[in-house]
Amino acid sequence: MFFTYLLLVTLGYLFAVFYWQRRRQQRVFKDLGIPGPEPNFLFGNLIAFKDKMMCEQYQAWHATYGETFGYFEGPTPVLVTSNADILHQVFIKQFNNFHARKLWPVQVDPDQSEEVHLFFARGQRWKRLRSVVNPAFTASKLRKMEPQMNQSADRLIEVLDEAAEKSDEKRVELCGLFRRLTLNVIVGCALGIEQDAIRDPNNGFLKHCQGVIDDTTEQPVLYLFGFIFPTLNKLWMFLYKFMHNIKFNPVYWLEDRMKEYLNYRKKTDETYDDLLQQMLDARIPDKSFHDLDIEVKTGDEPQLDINGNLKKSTFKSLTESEVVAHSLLFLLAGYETSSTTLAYIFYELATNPHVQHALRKEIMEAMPEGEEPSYNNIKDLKYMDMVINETLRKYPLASTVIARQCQDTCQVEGLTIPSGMLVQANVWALHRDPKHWGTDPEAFDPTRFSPENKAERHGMSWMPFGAGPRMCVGLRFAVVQMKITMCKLLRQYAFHPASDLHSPLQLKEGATILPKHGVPLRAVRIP
Ligand code: HEM
Repeated sequence: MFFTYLLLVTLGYLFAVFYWQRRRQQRVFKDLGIPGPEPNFLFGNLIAFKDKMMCEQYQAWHATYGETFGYFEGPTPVLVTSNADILHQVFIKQFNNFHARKLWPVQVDPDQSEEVHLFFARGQRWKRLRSVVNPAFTASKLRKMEPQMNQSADRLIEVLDEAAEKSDEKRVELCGLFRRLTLNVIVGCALGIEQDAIRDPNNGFLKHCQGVIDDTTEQPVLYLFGFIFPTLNKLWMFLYKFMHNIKFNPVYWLEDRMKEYLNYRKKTDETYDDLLQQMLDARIPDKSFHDLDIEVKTGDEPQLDINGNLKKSTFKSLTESEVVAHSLLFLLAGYETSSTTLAYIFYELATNPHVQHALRKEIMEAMPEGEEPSYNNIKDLKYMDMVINETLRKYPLASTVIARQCQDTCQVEGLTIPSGMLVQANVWALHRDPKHWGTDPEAFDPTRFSPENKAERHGMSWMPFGAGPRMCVGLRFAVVQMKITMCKLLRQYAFHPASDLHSPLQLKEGATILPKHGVPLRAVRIP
């Protein structure tokens, strides 16, 4: 009896300490005078996301609390804002104090793990990695990728023809087809691997990349625990790895293929000029990332060896594990984002025939019959730029990752942001703010991006690729690929809504925000 009593008192005491601490953590926004929903002591405000996508809930809170508000993921405070001046300070002006991304509750330590890549790295390590990757996306490199992009688009047309022939109304489902296209392009352009994911829906890379993306959308209980008790991150990570050793994990399949292929590339005499080669050239196999980061920190002035030759720059260097991690990153970052954007673009073109017509006219005039789209001639397709920009305004599909963590307590536009606090850009609200976009932000209107309209807007009113030094490194690659695909498809087909198209689109949240029921359209050959 005594021991039961003692146990109950101890448990009660521990619970009271936990509750008191939690409530103290959750007072931060009140103390700072920032409005927001009342948190539950255990979950914070996570329950609000049970039936709503994050972007929907953010818009609902925006309507109640205004452009800047705070909520809690368990004990973790997240400051959400669509105020363009605050965003400018956080993402650009004070970047040195906001260089880190938001971390997931179950993930490797970005400062300690060998496997960290550009997306999660921070501080010196991020600087070093970004300096290796940036040059892969210059104009001259993108020009070399054109043939691969054109070839893949030609293959897509063959598959589109076959699919359309099978149905009376010439129905094709574009989300799935574009995924096959963008995977083929990224595997070919970044890694130099010839695949036929476009013709073969069972292609290994395609299946396993999709497996990884689906895995992130399962939202297992482990993630919930991770949010509620973030300090136990090491335990959650251990359990995650343990569970994935029992259950097949598609990441391991992809990692194994990468390692096999890297070994082949290290031995072959063939010459390549792709992102992988750039990473292999930067590789310093016998050093750990700690060594490399220390060398970066202590200055990376050009150094001479004892023979007076320039030493390989340690600044632009990668470890062996980082090469593997980045090969995987590019597959995953480049594939779903671009394919889903293409699907949204074609949905808007099919439901806005006047826009489709104007765009086709621009393409036909810029590229006479038989001329292939190229880096040079797609540059002049200004209306196409406007269509892409307007699509990404309406559907900023990767907005949840546009967040930064404050390193040292600072002042931003009159707000005090304490060290460690997350600042999340509320991009769906920003892209619908009447202040920037007028009274009907749901309307699809590419002329919003005409030079005269654009000049009048705040520079931070549009940020589907993020902003500042950490914005999407694959932006130009994605735009070139999308433009080439659009030129090829629109020259040959007219697109109309299929009988089972849901319009307006219903959306769902996965790794990105995507059309819930796909984008089924009728693809009718232009005679
Ligand atoms: C339409 C297509 C795409 C969209 C909408 C998109 C969107 C984004 C966004 C919102 C971010 C976060 C930026 C920030 O935090 O400020 C990001 C980062 C990133 N994206 Fe993309 N992306 C696209 C295509 C690509 C492609 C094709 C690649 C690779 C070939 C890529 C590679 C990356 C990488 C590596 C990062 C991390 C950059 C860093 O932290 O330094 N993305 N992207």
